[in-house]
Amino acid sequence: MRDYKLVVLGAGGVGKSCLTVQFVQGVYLDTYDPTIEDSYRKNIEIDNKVFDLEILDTAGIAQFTAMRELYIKSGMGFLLVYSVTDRQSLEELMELREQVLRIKDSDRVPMVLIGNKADLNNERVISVEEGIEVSSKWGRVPFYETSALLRSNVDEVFVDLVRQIIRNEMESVAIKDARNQSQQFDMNQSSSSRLPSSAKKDTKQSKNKQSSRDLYNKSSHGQAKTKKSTSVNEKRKPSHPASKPGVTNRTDSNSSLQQKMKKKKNSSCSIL
Ligand SMILES: Nc1nc2c(ncn2[C@@H]2O[C@H](COP(=O)(O)OP(=O)(O)OP(=O)(O)O)[C@@H](O)[C@H]2O)c(=O)[nH]1
Repeated sequence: MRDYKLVVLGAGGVGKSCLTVQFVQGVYLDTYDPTIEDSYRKNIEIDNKVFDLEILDTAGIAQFTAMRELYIKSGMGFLLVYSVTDRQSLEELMELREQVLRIKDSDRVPMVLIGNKADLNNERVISVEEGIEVSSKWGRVPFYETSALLRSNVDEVFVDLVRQIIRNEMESVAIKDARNQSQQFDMNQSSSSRLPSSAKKDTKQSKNKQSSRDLYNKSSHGQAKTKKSTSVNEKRKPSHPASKPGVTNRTDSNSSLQQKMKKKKNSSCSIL
């Protein structure tokens, strides 16, 4: 079972702790106690597999945000929470998202955009449509309106985030495999393309051997061999008759033989 580190981010008082505690313990916190940093653990089952979640509920108010960079680094997925009753909280999320992408050095970080306190319809200043618009501006980041009070969409946001992390992991494994395969292919290609060059090497080596043999032959104690090899060469040369005077003679004798044969043939014809 693997640990999945989730981080809950957002401005102060938007309901991060309430959402987290509602998800982990199934209770609603009525009183507001600003968070410095709280960590929770919960096992969940998704598609018949159990995942061990470590959820970091972070500080929203500025004086407690010094550790933010550290937990963004260690986080695998992010819940970005604003309150539908607080416009400023949505604006703060823009910066937070930028910070996550910058620290993670990726634009494919698992995250969910959450408009909390959806039960407070009378106090709402951010519409559902506006939330959808932000999510599409962010590259269609999944968007939910939640209510920690009513426990609506609470499990859904966490499950969505875990699914994104799983998907990302599978994709990066697939990319790694593809990269390994292409590297393997390149290695095979280069080793097979090395074959002809090794063949060339062999040719070179045999040439070298030949030239060293020549050198040896040219030396004083190699005289006899030089002669021998020349005679071998001569024997091999009949395919280039013009280069050997002796062979030319042989051709001549051949042609006279042919003439004799022709004569014979002609005579036999005449008999017939
Ligand atoms: N009506 C309503 N009130 C909520 C909801 N969620 C949280 N609250 C209230 O909002 C206040 C702040 O909630 P917290 O969960 O402490 O907010 P927070 O984002 O963790 O705040 P910081 O710890 O300062 O970052 C509390 O009084 C909650 O009762 C909700 O869904 N609906």
